[in-house]
This record gives sequence, C-alpha cells and structure tokens, in this order.
Amino acid sequence: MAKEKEESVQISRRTTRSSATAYNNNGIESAKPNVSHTPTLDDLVFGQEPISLDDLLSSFPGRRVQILELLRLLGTINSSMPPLFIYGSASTGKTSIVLQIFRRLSRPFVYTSCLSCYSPRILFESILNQLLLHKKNAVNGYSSAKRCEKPSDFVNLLREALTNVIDSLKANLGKTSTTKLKGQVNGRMIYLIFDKFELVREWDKSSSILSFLFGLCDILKMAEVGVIFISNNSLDTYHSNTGYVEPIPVHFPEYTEDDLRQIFMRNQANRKLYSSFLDVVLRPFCRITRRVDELSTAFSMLFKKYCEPLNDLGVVPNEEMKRRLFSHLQPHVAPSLNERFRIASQPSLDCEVNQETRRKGSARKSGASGDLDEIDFHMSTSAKYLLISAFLASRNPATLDASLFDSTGGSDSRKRKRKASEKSIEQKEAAEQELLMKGPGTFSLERLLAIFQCITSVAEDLLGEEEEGNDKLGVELGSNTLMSDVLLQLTSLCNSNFIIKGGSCPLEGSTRYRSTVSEDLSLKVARSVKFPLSKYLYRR
Ligand SMILES: Nc1ncnc2c1ncn2[C@@H]1O[C@H](COP(=O)(O)OP(=O)(O)OP(=O)(O)O)[C@@H](O)[C@H]1O
Repeated sequence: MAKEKEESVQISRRTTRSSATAYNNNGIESAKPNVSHTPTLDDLVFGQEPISLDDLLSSFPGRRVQILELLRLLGTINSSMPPLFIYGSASTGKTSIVLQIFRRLSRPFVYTSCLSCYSPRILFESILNQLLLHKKNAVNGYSSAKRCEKPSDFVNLLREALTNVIDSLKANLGKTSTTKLKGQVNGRMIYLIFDKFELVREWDKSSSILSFLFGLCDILKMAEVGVIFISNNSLDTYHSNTGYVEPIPVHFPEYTEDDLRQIFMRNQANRKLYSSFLDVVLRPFCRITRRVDELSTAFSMLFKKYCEPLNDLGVVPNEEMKRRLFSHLQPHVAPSLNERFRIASQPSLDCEVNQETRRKGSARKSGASGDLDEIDFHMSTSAKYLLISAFLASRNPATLDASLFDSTGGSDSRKRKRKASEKSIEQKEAAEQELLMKGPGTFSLERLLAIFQCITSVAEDLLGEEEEGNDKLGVELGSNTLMSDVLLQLTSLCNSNFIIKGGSCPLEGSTRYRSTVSEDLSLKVARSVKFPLSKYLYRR
C-alpha cells in the first residue's frame, strides 16, 4: 500500500511539467512517465513551447488582472521576488494559470502538490528529487535521492541542491544567452511552488511545518529562490503568526456568470448554437456552483442532449428551433442540477474554514486584486442564499414576512412603507427595545424554507432580462426541485455554527433555529450573490 502511494507521488512529480497541457485541458495529470528519459536542467521548465501573452490571456477568460499581476510580481528575468500566496476557491484556475505563466517565462521551477505529497518527508524528498534531477525507477528501487524527514536536514540538503542548480543556471546563462532556443531554461532564478497548501494544516496540527514553510524564504536567504504558495483558503485561516515576512496575497475570486460564459464559449465550433445552450443552463447552474470543472462535466453531458434533435451541428438556430431544443433538454436539466446541488451541499472543508474565519473575526483585505467587500471564505451559492434566509428569519418579525415578500416572492416596498408609517412612534420604540432584548429571533424550518424560496425567485427576477423560457427554467429548478436538498445544506450551516438550533417550540414540539451571523457579514454574503438584502431588512 505504502509502495503504491510512493509510486503515485512519483508519477505526479515527474509528469507535472511534461503533462501540464493535459492537466490544463482536463484537470487530470494523465501523461505516462517516460522511463528512458534522463532529466536535465531543461526539465525544470515547463516542457513545451513558450506561450505568447495574448494566448495566455485568451486561454483564461476572466483572469486578465490576476495574470498581469502575477507577471508583475514575478518581475523581469533574474529579479528576486518576495514569497507569493495565491488563493481562491477550487477550480478558479490557480494551478493552470501559474503553470502556464511559467511556460510563458520558461523559468525553472519545482512543483509539489501537498495532495500527492501528503507528509513532510514525502514533500521534502519530492522537492529534493526534482532539484537533483533524480528519477525514481526500478533500477534505484523507486527510492528518493535523499532520505529526509526533519526540517533542519531538509534546509541543509535544500540549500546545497539549490546552490548547485543556481550555479548550473548561471553557467547555462553564460553559454546560451546569445543562441537561446525556445523552451530552454531562462534566467538564474528558481521557484518553489507549493500547491494545495491548505492541506498542510491537516497533517500538521501543531503548525510547526506551516510556519517552517512560510518562513522558508527567510531561512534560506537566497535571492535567486522564489517561493509560491497556492491555497484554497486565505492567509487569515493559517494563524501564521510566525514573525516571518508575510507572503504577498493574490486573490483569484469566484467567476462571474459573464466570465463563465466566456470560459465556456472558448473553442466552440458553433458559437451561436452553444450560446443558445448557455442561455438555458448557465444561470440556474451558476446559482449552485461556479466551479469550472463541475460545470464542464455537467455541460458536456447536457450539450450532447441539447444537440440530439439536430442533424446538422453547424446550424444557426432560430427562435423556433431554440424552443424545440429547450423542450428536448428540459427533462435532463433538473436531475443534473440536483446532482450538482447535492455535491455542493456536502459538509466539507469549507465549513472548517468558515469557522476559522469567524473565530478570527472580520475578513482581511484581499490581495492586490482584492476587494474590501469580498468575503474571504467560500461556500456554494445555494448555501449563501440559505444563510441570507436564516439571517432574515432571525432579524425580521415573522409578522412582516407577508409584507416584505409578495405572492411572487418580490419585495413590495410600497406596502412596507405604508406599514411603517402607520406605526406610532411609541410602538416602534417598544418593538425596538423588545428586539434588542431578545437578540436574533428563532424561526421554524417552514419559515426558513418559505423565505429561501422567495429570495431565490427574487434573485432570479433581478438577474434577468433573459428570454422567457430561461427564466421559467431558473425559477422552477432553482426553487422547487432543489428544495429537497436544502435540509442537507442546513445541516452543513448548523455544523459550522452559522445557524444554531434554538430549542423546540413548546406548542408544536418542532425544532427552532437561530442565525448567528452579523448584519455586516450577511450584507457581504448578499453582495457576493448580488442580492439586495438591505431592501428586505425590517428597519425600526
Ligand atoms: N479562466 C479559465 N479559463 C479556462 N479554463 C479555466 C479557467 N479557470 C479554470 N479553468 C479550468 O478549470 C480546471 C481547474 O482549474 P485549476 O485546477 O487550475 O483550478 P485551481 O484553482 O488550481 O483548483 P484547486 O484549488 O482545486 O486546485 C482546469 O481544467 C482549468 O483549465
């Protein structure tokens, strides 16, 4: 078993560079290792033709700012660099973009993922193997170049290996500077990339490895070494009170619906047809997940269904044909959407992050491309709506629900205003006092579900000037079909203490809930899904 794991680590290490295109296309490191290949310095660069800046930017719609920012931080050739901390939720393009940037720059790097390198020893040895151009194979019994478990040993071995590589790079620079071939190693800087860095927290409860790795740059004090951390979570979640210089954060925010449209429109043979397909599926799916990998799986299956009635895939669909394709597709969308929702609803690492973020108080300002209004933890869009619903249920008196949400789920501010103006000043003050004394109110599950249904349909209305069929689909699927899985989502929010069970109602015996989330955080969550929360708040 241990041997098996060792081998999988070996494969992922060796194939990182050579298979980066395969990785980029489908997220899976799929290339087979080439056993007969003897590694050279050029194996430390991305093993393909460098990519132009235009191609790089157009390969990753929605990431222009981050790509340019990373290129700026990496600096000109041979310039030293402070450690970088790239973060953002899953499938936001962090790994692919970093690898493609190194492809563009042809600079040498060592890549390790803390997923396949799942312990300090494996991580250390993987880095050393790459730097020492050591291949594990049958001849050497699949052993590493160096056996190394302790950070202190690692630092010594690492410094030695890095010095050798840098010396070779300098020599190489002198030799080939005038006759440099494309794809050859460029410059004398070497970069250490730690991907899936959040996983280190899992195997390091005492945080000693975390602080050690965060401080690696300071410990090494080698101007030619750049360190890059890639993580799903923000720096706040690391409690990195190490005394070392904090890395520079670069945030990869969740994609907007428009970004996702551009991502999925890339390389489409029949753009008009695919665009009409996206008109139907993108919005409802976006409300559940914005992960490119998940959307990509769902869309490739659904697009096949969408095209089934067509004889000619090159056709430009007119309105009548779009309607026909839509009705053919419709029965398949709900099950696929539900499947995604179930996955997105699973209590996951995110909950832990949420708790940690909450413990640490307000979110920090994100990196160079950050936004003060952004929340620094990640949860599915549907969970965000549920969190907002719970906040509204705790904050607003239940008697006002009917006036805040009309029969179609919309906010009727006219009614609300009239209500407010009818109240006498004394009544208002008394109500205010009462709410203050009671704190956030408790609510029943039924009320929570009713508000959730209302605000998800409101969100749909607000979002769209889309064609009729699409709206209908969004409302139906977004609210009713998904309702069955809201309970799972609720459990997840309860586990992460965003919602607590507030005892049971003595009359009905049913469980009551209470939201623990502040107005400030709720407003941020609402902003992240563009929901106008303040319109729905009962102001005393
Ligand atoms: N802007 C984009 N344009 C095109 N493809 C993208 C974009 N963003 C992500 N992808 C694709 O989504 C998949 C997942 O991306 P990637 O693994 O780089 O994300 P990640 O942020 O590193 O995820 P994780 O945190 O799970 O490691 C890849 O196939 C990648 O090419």
